[in-house]
Amino acid sequence: MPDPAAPLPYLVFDFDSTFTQVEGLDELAEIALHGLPNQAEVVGQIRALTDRGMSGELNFQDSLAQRLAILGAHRRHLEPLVERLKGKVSESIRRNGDFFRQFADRIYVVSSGFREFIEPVVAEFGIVPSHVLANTFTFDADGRITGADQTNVLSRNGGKILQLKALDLPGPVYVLGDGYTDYQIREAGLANRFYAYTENVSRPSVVAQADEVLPTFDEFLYQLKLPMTLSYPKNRIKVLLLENPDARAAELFRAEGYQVEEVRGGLDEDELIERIEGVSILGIRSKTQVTERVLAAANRLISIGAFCIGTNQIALDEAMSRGIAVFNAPFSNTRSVVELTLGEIIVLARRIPEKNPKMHQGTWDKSASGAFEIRGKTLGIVGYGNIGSQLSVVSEALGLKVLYYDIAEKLQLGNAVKCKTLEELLKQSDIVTLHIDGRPDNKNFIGSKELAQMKPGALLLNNARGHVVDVPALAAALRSGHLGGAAVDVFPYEPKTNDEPFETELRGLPNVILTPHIGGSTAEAQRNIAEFVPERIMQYINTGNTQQSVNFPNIQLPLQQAHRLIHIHANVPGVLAKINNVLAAHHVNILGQYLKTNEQIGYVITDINKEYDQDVIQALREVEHTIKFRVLY
Ligand SMILES: NC(=O)c1ccc[n+]([C@@H]2O[C@H](COP(=O)([O-])OP(=O)(O)OC[C@H]3O[C@@H](n4cnc5c(N)ncnc54)[C@H](O)[C@@H]3O)[C@@H](O)[C@H]2O)c1
Ligand SMILES: O=C(O)CC[C@@H](O)C(=O)O
Repeated sequence: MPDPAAPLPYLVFDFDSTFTQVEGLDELAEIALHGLPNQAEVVGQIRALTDRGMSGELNFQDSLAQRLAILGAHRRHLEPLVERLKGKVSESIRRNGDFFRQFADRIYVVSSGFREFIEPVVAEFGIVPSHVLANTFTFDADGRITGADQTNVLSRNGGKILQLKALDLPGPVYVLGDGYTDYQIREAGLANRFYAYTENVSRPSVVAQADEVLPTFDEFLYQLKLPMTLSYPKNRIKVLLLENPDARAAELFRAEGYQVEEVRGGLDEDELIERIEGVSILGIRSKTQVTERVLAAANRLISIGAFCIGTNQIALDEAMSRGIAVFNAPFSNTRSVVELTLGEIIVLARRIPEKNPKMHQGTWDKSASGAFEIRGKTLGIVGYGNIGSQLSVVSEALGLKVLYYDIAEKLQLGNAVKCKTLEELLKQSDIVTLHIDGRPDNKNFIGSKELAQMKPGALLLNNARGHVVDVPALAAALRSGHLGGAAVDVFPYEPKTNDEPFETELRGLPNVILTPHIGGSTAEAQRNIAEFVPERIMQYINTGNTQQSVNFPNIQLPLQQAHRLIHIHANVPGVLAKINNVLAAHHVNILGQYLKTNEQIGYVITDINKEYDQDVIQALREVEHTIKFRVLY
């Protein structure tokens, strides 16, 4: 709150493209020319003139006169225009409407636009007509708009300067606007600061002159420590996206108002440590290792999004103990992996990896040697989770007999038969496919002993994680002819970018399909993932909802009732009682409280009523064993 001894400076707002997202005259032209064949052309001309005037390329008076001359508008178009503009108030101004109503006596709208449409729009924000300084239209006897009242100073070049001089405000003045004429007020010495307002349009020539750039009005309120609707300006939330997730992910984060930085490939540990400072949301895929060292350097990290299924590349427990919630996309690419696996089974059974290159070299090798139908064969699925169980259903439809092995008790689908041991599965299967997760214990899960237990001529597929198979042992089993073929999509070491060469003992072996970790790389899967993960993260940030987090206690919260306090603490006895003691001591009324814990942390959400003083927040931050605390307004 501003100190009463030093009241809020006078805030001079531009209207077009600042208070509203659009230019009033452009909208008026669209309405007036609606249905006419030349509408698009004339609106385009008006927009071009607006832009040239705003960037300082054309003097204001000429830009206005030329626009009005081609407008063709009538008094009856003003009412629909006002309705349209009311729906196009800038988002951050709309959400901080209470601020405008509270400080309306310190706020002026000074615009080269027209009073006829500005006054009714800003009135909803408590701004009275005497604080609106704008042009006025002239009309002919039939109500057609003929121009701007030339006696109004705002119709002239340098009009805003003349207007500010006439206003002679008795205190510091801050100007917020997107146009050159707004900056000129400061240049003329009539304002103490000029804020380039870029929420709707960003003009390089204007930004270059600004004391500060405001991507949203929240940023202004935050800088001046004024009351605001959000707890933190979204434009300050930095997102770092690695490994090229679908473009939709960046688009969604940007639409939320976050700053997004993208790095096409992966980063190694040291590179990531250098980049992670100040980042609030980190987006990765399977390659980037988010180690304890990385997390120690991550001073602002709130959440990590794994744009994939696997999360073994993230130090999940360390993230949890630092209050960083991790989300993944647990089934967005499941179907893609199933389809690839099925295709590979058929292709390996027909020894296509050998026949295809020969054909390209001009060799016609027509023979049935080593080729078999998959109908009636036994498929052993190791890991009967989302992928394994879906593969089970689709494989049975193709006539395969399915065996499965999983360390967890799983629902048996269709006619699939559960094996009690891995050995039981390996000994009976013509084809073995791995769909276990990448937990560290699964390193070399399939080694020479397990390979020896497989049937002679059997096929092995690994579309799970590289380290679960001992690759030299697999290469030996293929070379010796014990195995009839293999398909491998994942490797213990995978190149960071497409420019890095790829090495493996499996290169050049007969009947082996090698793919560059593309099991989930389909347009459908990548798009699904790029929508699913940002959605989870934004829900977490905006509401505290941790549903489907892979390392946080999962809470699905009801709609926020008032202020929401989000408290993450070490799971030791008595923390909830301490939180509630603080609230009771400050006479804060609890509207709802939700707690969930796991072995390491407690996650408690408390909805409280509107009235509380800032000391409560400080006292809650100081509760012993607090890991992270934030307030949602
Ligand atoms: N190639 C790709 O592009 C690609 C795409 C998606 C997923 N994946 C990987 O596929 C794997 C499976 O994905 P999912 O979505 O089905 O995972 P999931 O978590 O649903 O299923 C994994 C299953 O493996 C079981 N399991 C774990 N360790 C085991 C062991 N030692 N023995 C027997 N069972 C064990 C678990 O109990 C679980 O049922 C993961 O490793 C994932 O990272 C790869
Ligand atoms: O796209 C990736 O990097 C990983 C795909 C896959 O391994 C997953 O875990 O979902």
